[in-house]
Amino acid sequence: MSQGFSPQLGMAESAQAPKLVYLVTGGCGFLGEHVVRMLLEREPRLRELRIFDLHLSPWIEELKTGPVQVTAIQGDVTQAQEVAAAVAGAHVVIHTAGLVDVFGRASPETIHKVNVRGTQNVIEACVQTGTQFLVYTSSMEVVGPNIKGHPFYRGNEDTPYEAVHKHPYPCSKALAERLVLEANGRKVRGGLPLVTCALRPTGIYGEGHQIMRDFYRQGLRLGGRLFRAIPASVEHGRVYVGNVAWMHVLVARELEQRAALIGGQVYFCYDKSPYKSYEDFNMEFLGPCGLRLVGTRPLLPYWLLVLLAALNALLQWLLRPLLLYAPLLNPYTLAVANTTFTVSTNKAQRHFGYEPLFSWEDSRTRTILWVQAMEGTAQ
Ligand SMILES: NC(=O)c1ccc[n+]([C@@H]2O[C@H](COP(=O)([O-])OP(=O)(O)OC[C@H]3O[C@@H](n4cnc5c(N)ncnc54)[C@H](O)[C@@H]3O)[C@@H](O)[C@H]2O)c1
Ligand SMILES: CC(C)[C@@H](O)CC[C@@H](C)[C@H]1CC[C@H]2[C@@H]3[C@H](O)C=C4C[C@@H](O)CC[C@]4(C)[C@H]3CC[C@]12C
Repeated sequence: MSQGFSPQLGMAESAQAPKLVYLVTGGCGFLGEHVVRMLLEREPRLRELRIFDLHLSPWIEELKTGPVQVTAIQGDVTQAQEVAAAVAGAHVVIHTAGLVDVFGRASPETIHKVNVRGTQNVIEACVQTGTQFLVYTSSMEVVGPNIKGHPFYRGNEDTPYEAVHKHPYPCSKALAERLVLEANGRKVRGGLPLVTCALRPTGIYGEGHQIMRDFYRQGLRLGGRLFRAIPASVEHGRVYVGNVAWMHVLVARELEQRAALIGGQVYFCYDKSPYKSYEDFNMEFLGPCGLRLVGTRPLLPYWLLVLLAALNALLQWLLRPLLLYAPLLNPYTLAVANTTFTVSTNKAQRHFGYEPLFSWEDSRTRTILWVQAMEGTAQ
């Protein structure tokens, strides 16, 4: 991807000497890496890019050969001093770091500590050090699906919906998002107002998606087959990681010029990815890579799936002292997968001119190529 004139920046801004410092927390994650690379390609005002993560990736080194100063910072968002040191001097913070766990790998306390306390630390660091612009990566799960299994059918940011959560992950994302939005307008060091917003991606897919990798490997283990568990009629919103990254870059740029409009707002992340069931959508990529989804309708009755999911949860609890057993199927993932949740909105387009950067065809091709490249590494 080459440095180019950004359609959203005028010639004047693009010609300006690069002067901005951005910080991306979680910059080595699935989404974070795409945000980092998108910033380097499409933010011409960038002077320094700070990549803050608990686990730094080796690919960062290859980014240090360009005109932008790339600073890798190994740190923990739960440690306020580490966050403050990383934020100090940054003009914009894009906070993607989080514990994305719906499989019972981490304790509820740890999920809360990272996702909520970590976000609090980022907010306070902005206030204490004078950073004015904060973009938070929230999630569709702040809204739903709720524990009652109510469908959210092609809803938008204003669609009434009873957001009721019990699982630690959506609870933590909802609380963190609320903290970010409530912080909008607080005075930062120097007296200027903090401008915040939250982006709510639906299920993100694309190069680097671990769960897609898990499904692919599961299919290989089962002789090239996956077995349908969810009715094809259950739509699940999905969005390409490159478009999510682009929305982060664009809103971060527009926050300053349109603070009154964007500050304190939430935006679903969306593109032209088709509305399909989670499993059928995955087959858009896994099918061309040789896998087959067996069954035009679920092969097992729902009550049996509920039983198997409960059994997995019991096994996880029993085995925890000995090993981590964290299968894809558990009561939470089954409930989420089995509840329609899709968005249809243009709020990001109306507020800051967002248009998907990658078409569905391009998103699909890029993802297929990534899965195919994985073949050489699949166990
Ligand atoms: N993947 C999705 O489908 C999806 C959908 C909606 C929202 N999100 C949100 O997007 C963000 C990124 O998700 P992802 O899918 O890229 O997950 P990921 O696990 O790939 O990336 C998260 C990154 O945060 C880092 N991190 C975790 N704990 C940290 C800590 N204590 N201190 C510093 N860094 C820490 C991890 O090392 C990792 O690099 C998360 O906030 C998640 O809630 C993800
Ligand atoms: C075993 C079957 C029932 C299989 O169909 C289960 C699929 C299940 C693992 C996924 C179905 C929906 C996914 C979630 C959704 O895409 C949105 C999410 C929000 C994001 O912030 C984090 C990831 C996730 C919770 C995502 C996780 C996997 C699913 C539950």
